[in-house]
Amino acid sequence: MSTPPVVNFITGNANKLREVKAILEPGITVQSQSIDIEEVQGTVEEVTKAKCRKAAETVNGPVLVEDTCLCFKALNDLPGPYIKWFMQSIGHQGLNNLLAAYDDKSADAVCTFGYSPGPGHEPILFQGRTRGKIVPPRGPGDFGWDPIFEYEGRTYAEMDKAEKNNISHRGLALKKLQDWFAEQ
Ligand SMILES: O=c1nc[nH]c2c1ncn2[C@H]1C[C@H](O)[C@@H](COP(=O)(O)OP(=O)(O)OP(=O)(O)O)O1
Ligand SMILES: [Mg+2]
Repeated sequence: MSTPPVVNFITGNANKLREVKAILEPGITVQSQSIDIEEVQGTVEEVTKAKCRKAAETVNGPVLVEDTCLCFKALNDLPGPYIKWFMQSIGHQGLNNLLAAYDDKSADAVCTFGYSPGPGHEPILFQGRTRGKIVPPRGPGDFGWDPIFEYEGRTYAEMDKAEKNNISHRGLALKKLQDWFAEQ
């Protein structure tokens, strides 16, 4: 590889940006623009590809975007890509209540990055998935649904940042992205 890679991560979420920087730097330099990209409905792949195409057109250059889903197994993978709106409207307690009627509390956290070299290019996807379960909130509440997602006995919120990044949906997706960049 001739020059060290730089990505322009388009996100409105400061917590995502912090994790992406912690995982990728210094090997890959992370620049960022906070632009609110319209999100379509559909599968996570469709949502991420549309977001990526739109971001590449908006900045007229290479971009990295990411979409995060929380998929409740008892609910046939809902809320999925709509987790942001569910979090905002019903919160941790409401998300727990959704599963009250079911024994199965398991959920997949799914992170899908889309990279585009620029407008007109088909986005390349990198996905990571972590299986956990939905529990009443434990730990600091500074990032989304971290306090209600339990992995091997602890919630994401109860882990330190490096530990979370090592096993998280986001960390696993970024390992694939790092491998891909290393081959370019
Ligand atoms: O590791 C995580 N731990 C806890 N919560 C998380 C995590 N990752 C995303 N989240 C939340 C943020 C948002 O409520 C929803 C995903 O929605 P999503 O559209 O992907 O994120 P967003 O709109 O905040 O940022 P962006 O500008 O990159 O689309 O789940
Ligand atoms: Mg979003």
